[in-house]
Amino acid sequence: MRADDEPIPASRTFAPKARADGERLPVTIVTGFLGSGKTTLINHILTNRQGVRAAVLVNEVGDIGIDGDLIVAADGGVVELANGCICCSVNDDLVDTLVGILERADVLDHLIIETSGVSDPLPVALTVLRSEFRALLRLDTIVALADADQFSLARYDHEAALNQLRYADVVLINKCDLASPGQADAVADQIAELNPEARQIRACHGGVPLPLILDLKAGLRLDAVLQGEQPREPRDDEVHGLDADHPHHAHHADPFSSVSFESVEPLSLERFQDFLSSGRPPGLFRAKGFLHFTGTDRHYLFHLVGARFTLDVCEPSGAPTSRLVLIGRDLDADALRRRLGECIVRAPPGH
Ligand SMILES: Nc1nc2c(ncn2[C@@H]2O[C@H](COP(=O)(O)OP(=O)(O)OP(=O)(O)O)[C@@H](O)[C@H]2O)c(=O)[nH]1
Repeated sequence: MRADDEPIPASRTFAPKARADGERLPVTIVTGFLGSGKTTLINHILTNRQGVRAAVLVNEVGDIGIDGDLIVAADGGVVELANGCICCSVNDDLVDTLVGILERADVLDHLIIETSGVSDPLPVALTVLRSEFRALLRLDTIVALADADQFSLARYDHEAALNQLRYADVVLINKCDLASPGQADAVADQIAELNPEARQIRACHGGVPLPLILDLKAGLRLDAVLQGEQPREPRDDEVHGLDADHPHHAHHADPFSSVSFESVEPLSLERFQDFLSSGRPPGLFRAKGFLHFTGTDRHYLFHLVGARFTLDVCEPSGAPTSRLVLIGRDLDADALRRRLGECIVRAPPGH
């Protein structure tokens, strides 16, 4: 870990560009549990931003980037931070990425950071507040999403997931189209207990008026958390991560892991449906990716969140292949890959 007062290494020449208005670049952290609608909200922001040039930094679980292909064009570009857990890479990858973004801060109006669904936003916020960035970045707001349909404190029995709600300035209770008003009220009450100061907004598909989430100059919760401390390096107990395959994460004893699956050969839609109805391990909570089936040139975008899934035709991004990231508790990676491998329709030898 790099200590907070340790300067950016000399090997990395740091030449931030001043912004025309002389103001610091505002940063919005978008956090929330797996599948709660973070990417959907960011697409809503980018589509409705009215001339605001935003850069988006996305951190994802797993070693295949999917979100980069799901985020609509951002003027300021989309930067993906590979593999899972900003909190572990916070000291190097995130700092380096922020340095790169600041080098083009003169053409940016806003920076949006999407944490992964199991990352703690606190180490990310502390990194934005580091002394080297203090004159350049302004932590504006931490927005957390909660899925009104799937929210469950039992599922959130995960320190990082709880911290997403605890440190939020604004909580978006999303997917209200899938939940009854009573269900949404119950979610709202539980969140109010965790974080009585956060403003709550109910939404469908992240569709909120942007002035309610951008440029609030909030950062309120974090001030309370820091209680006057200087921004500092995150402690080990604030670091929670993901991905059993990832060596950083062994010490976190995190029950979540991710499994990636890729195939250039097409899948059988029927076998994939069988997998969904009877072959899916109980701990699997989230899956997303692109799928290609036999007998069609179409590409499909697949999302699974809890018990719900969607399979929609989408614009092809490159050659038709299947790539999927699956995330859950106590997943048996080999068994899951084998099960998905059985969905592949292999070309006969010689073809
Ligand atoms: N019905 C409904 N679906 C939604 C809503 N918001 C998002 N979704 C769907 O929920 C799924 C997950 O949404 P994402 O925006 O990818 O969620 P995310 O939080 O970025 O997911 P991860 O980054 O994987 O944790 C997608 O299929 C979305 O289309 C909503 O308000 N209503």
